[in-house]
Amino acid sequence: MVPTTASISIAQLSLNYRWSKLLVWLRTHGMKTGVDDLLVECKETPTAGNGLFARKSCLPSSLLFAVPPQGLMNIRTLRSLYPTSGPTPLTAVQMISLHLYLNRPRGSEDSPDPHYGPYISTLPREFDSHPLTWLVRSKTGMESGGIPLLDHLPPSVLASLVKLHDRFRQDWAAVRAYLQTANSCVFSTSDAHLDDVHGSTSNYVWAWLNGTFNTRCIYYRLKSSKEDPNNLTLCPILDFANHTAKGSHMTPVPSEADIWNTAPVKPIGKGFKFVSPADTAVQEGEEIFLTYGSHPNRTLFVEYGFVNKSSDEAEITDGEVDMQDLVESLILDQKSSVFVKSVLEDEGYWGDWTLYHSAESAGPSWRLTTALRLHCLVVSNNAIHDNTIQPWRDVVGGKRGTISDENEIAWRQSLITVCAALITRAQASLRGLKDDDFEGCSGSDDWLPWMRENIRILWREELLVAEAVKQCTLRGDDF
Ligand SMILES: C[S@@+](CC[C@H](N)C(=O)[O-])C[C@H]1O[C@@H](n2cnc3c(N)ncnc32)[C@H](O)[C@@H]1O
Repeated sequence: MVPTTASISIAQLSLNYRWSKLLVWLRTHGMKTGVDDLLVECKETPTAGNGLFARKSCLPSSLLFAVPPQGLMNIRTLRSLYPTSGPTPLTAVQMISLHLYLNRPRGSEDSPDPHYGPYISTLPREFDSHPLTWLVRSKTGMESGGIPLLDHLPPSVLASLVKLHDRFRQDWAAVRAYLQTANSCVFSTSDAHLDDVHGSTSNYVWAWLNGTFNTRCIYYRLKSSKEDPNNLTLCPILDFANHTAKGSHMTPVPSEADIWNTAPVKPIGKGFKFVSPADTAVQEGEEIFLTYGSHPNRTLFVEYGFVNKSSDEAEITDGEVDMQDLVESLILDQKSSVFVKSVLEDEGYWGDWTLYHSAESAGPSWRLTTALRLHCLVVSNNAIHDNTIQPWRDVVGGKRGTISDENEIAWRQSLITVCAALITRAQASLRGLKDDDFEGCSGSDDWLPWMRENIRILWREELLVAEAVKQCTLRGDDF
């Protein structure tokens, strides 16, 4: 059935309007948008905001669209707009977020930006459901229906969110310093925001969430070093693609700079091309996904504001849990804690201790095993001396497989202890989150029930991964 205007939602109508203005703008930058050149369109999805859908059926590996370099927003395409230097050079994230911050659309209006306005107008209008927004608002005394949810997050998730917040604060400080020193007449539009501290911080959260790898930016080779953090860009059209963890997905065509591992010859690169899934044909009207990376749910939640849902809730096949707080207290409870901590720090093994669970296996990460081996060796020797840990160094250096049979039994027992603690904590948290009565979390925001369910999924993942690892350890599996 061809949808009538009456059956199309207001949101879809305004999306159609902004999409058509975006295409006009992209055409002025040289993009081909005919039916044979642009094989995707943007539509609302039931659960993930807007998404990209096939305009017509296409064979595997078909070119879906090509965005010219002038249509991208990155440190090179923005540079001429920010010629004045600030106290420190702006990073790509800072420059992109600064530009968005200065040109955020007000209410339902279009963005005032004469350069990227039609593109910025297609970005999400708010990130109220994003956990970073809750944390920023809680710290600045602003309201958000999400603030009470912060008390219900697993500790490892909250710790990751706090780290993200630290990055946000550093970038916000750099952008504010830039705005204060750079020529103010260039930034006249920002004056109103800057006078209102709360308003300006809220605007910057919106800009920052759009302008980092979180949510919308993508890797784009601009610099001679492959690892340079400024290799990123906003890319219109592509940024409507939702994530799939395991399903078929489109892929970027590697650029010459990627292939030859050098900076692009043209400073702004040659733009981006995307091809449809290589493993399957796409049918007209089907949603086309991207894979944001093989991130654990903790990362998806903190950085992107959603989690992968397992098709079968009882069976989480790909899970990862960060054990930092529990293992840290296990180690720090002992007299030897200062010594163990300093050795692990010196050798680069402090923290990032995880449990994993996949369809094939479950177990502790090598980093966790290594930390537990040292902890148990030092506790059993009751000696805090560098000589006594040579067998541990030999295991780390690959000269021997284990420290001793006793040490193997001891660290596995410690692993069972921390798994049991995690299981008890997750069960108690899930009991507390069972009903609709998440304590103090009964706001009117329509995304709240969805977010409560996401938090339950995070706890369920902790529970199932810890149970699986405990069972494998009790069974005597080799890790
Ligand atoms: C690159 S944007 C994708 C387009 C976005 N849905 C929109 O409306 O503009 C990434 C954001 O989309 C949402 N998203 C992407 N994949 C999702 C998924 N599988 N489930 C739920 N939300 C998803 C998240 O809010 C994420 O931060």
